[in-house]
Amino acid sequence: MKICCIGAGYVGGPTMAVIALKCPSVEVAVVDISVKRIAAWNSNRLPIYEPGLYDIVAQCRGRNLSFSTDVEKHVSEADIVFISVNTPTKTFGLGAGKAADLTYWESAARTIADVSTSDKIVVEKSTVPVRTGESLKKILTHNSKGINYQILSNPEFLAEGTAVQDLLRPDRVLIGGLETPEGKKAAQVLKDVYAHWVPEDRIITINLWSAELSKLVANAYLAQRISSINSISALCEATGADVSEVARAVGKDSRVGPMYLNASFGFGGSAFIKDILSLVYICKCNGLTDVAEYWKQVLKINDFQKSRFVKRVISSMFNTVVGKKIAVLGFAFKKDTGDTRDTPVIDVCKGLLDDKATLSIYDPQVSEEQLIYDLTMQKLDWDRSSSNQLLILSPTEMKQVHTARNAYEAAEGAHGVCILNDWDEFRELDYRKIYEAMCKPAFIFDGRNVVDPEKLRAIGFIVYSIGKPLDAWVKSIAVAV
Ligand SMILES: NC(=O)c1ccc[n+]([C@@H]2O[C@H](COP(=O)([O-])OP(=O)(O)OC[C@H]3O[C@@H](n4cnc5c(N)ncnc54)[C@H](O)[C@@H]3O)[C@@H](O)[C@H]2O)c1
Ligand SMILES: O=c1ccn([C@@H]2O[C@H](COP(=O)(O)OP(=O)(O)O[C@H]3O[C@H](CO)[C@@H](O)[C@H](O)[C@H]3O)[C@@H](O)[C@H]2O)c(=O)[nH]1
Repeated sequence: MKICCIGAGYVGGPTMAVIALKCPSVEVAVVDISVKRIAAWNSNRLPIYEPGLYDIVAQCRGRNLSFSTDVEKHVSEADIVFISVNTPTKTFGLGAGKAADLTYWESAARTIADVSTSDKIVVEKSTVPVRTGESLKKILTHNSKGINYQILSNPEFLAEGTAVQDLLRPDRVLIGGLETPEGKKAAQVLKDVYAHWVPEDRIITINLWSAELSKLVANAYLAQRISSINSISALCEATGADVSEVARAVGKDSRVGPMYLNASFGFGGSAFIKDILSLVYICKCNGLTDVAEYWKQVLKINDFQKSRFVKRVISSMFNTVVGKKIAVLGFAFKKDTGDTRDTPVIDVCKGLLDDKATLSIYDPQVSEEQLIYDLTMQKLDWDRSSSNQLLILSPTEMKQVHTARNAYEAAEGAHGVCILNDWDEFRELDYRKIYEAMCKPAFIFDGRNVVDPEKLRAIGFIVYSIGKPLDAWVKSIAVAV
């Protein structure tokens, strides 16, 4: 059997590597239009940082796993074609800032239609709006040349940073297909691929539209949990309760469960924001305004939380950060990844730069080149009217941004340190050494509850931790909401 995956990104690469590992008799080709990405997949430095991935790629590459820019050849030879291209939020025109941009998806679908000469199972791996499978069928069968296409939805649930573990031991594999005999047969073929390593009771076959929608709903639910606990973090700060204790107490109820209850200064990443926007847009297109407003609130609380964090930083430091050096630890949207797409750190940086702070940013996996690119590119403001794009930093503001080679360099001479992602190394820093190298009073603003505030207070720091009881300094300062 031959499998081809269109899109060699954060999903296509790891997913296909694991299929190749677990199904040695299957030939897997991952194709992409990006020459640079494919070259990186064929090198010793993969285009994405993902723990454990390199070993699998190195084991399978050249055996039954290949990476190529020859999209036509591999698509035409394949029995199963996965579409795993990017489906970002539209930034222009109808549905800007809301709808999923299906440009890449359509181009992949058209390629399949153009080059196929044999029957194929076409699998939606990308996250797409519900009923996209219908459009896919139309594109493929418009001029089908007698070819039989079966369409399946097989959304991916891996999280970055734990992709390999998630793929090796998934909670579930979802296969959505049509309720026809051919549809059921196609679903069985894909099920047999996963059955090489996934227990049968974890492979769920459902209706095509349910599978497409389940992916958006799964992300919306996870993000909703974070926004819920983040909203409570604000109340904890106002009342002296501790959000970690509240989360533990609530999460112990087996009906609630403990996952995704870590309060933070806001969630980010390439998925949650764009998938909720897509869900909201679909609701609106179906006339469900109240339902759309309900889910939009998850994003509003996320924005509230990010801006609340920035206000805490500025107001604690005498309400002025002009010319003050602030160390920013962490730039990717979470630990164990170099991915900066929709990282919430950008919003904090922008907020501090608006108040004329000087930033020294360090992330173990984000290069200076990437950081500058992210900070200077235009960013969509989802909550404003269409075509509203903000240039994140002006050239003058860019002069206020520096990158550091490590956390100690970032904190040298700084007035404050913001901990903005949860890399393990940030837990283990020598905070006494950091304190000694900083201006006094020395502030730590922990946006992810990575450090023990009491230990840092004992060193001499003034500490703000999301949702934790405030120390006297922070408590005495009124913050505009
Ligand atoms: N990143 C994640 O953790 C994650 C997890 C689950 C689902 N998803 C979903 O999976 C999809 C892919 O996400 P990603 O993070 O891998 O995106 P990505 O941007 O990392 O990769 C997509 C790749 O597709 C390529 N591409 C675009 N159009 C193409 C075409 N016509 N022909 C060949 N290649 C083409 C791009 O060059 C790019 O390398 C998205 O729909 C996303 O929402 C992502
Ligand atoms: O308790 C928590 C858990 C996560 N986060 C933040 O939420 C964001 C997303 O984190 P995570 O879900 O771990 O990473 P993603 O790689 O974005 O994975 C999500 O998005 C993927 C793409 O759709 C899905 O496949 C995954 O199932 C889903 O978890 C990050 O900023 C995290 O720091 C919190 O603030 N608190």
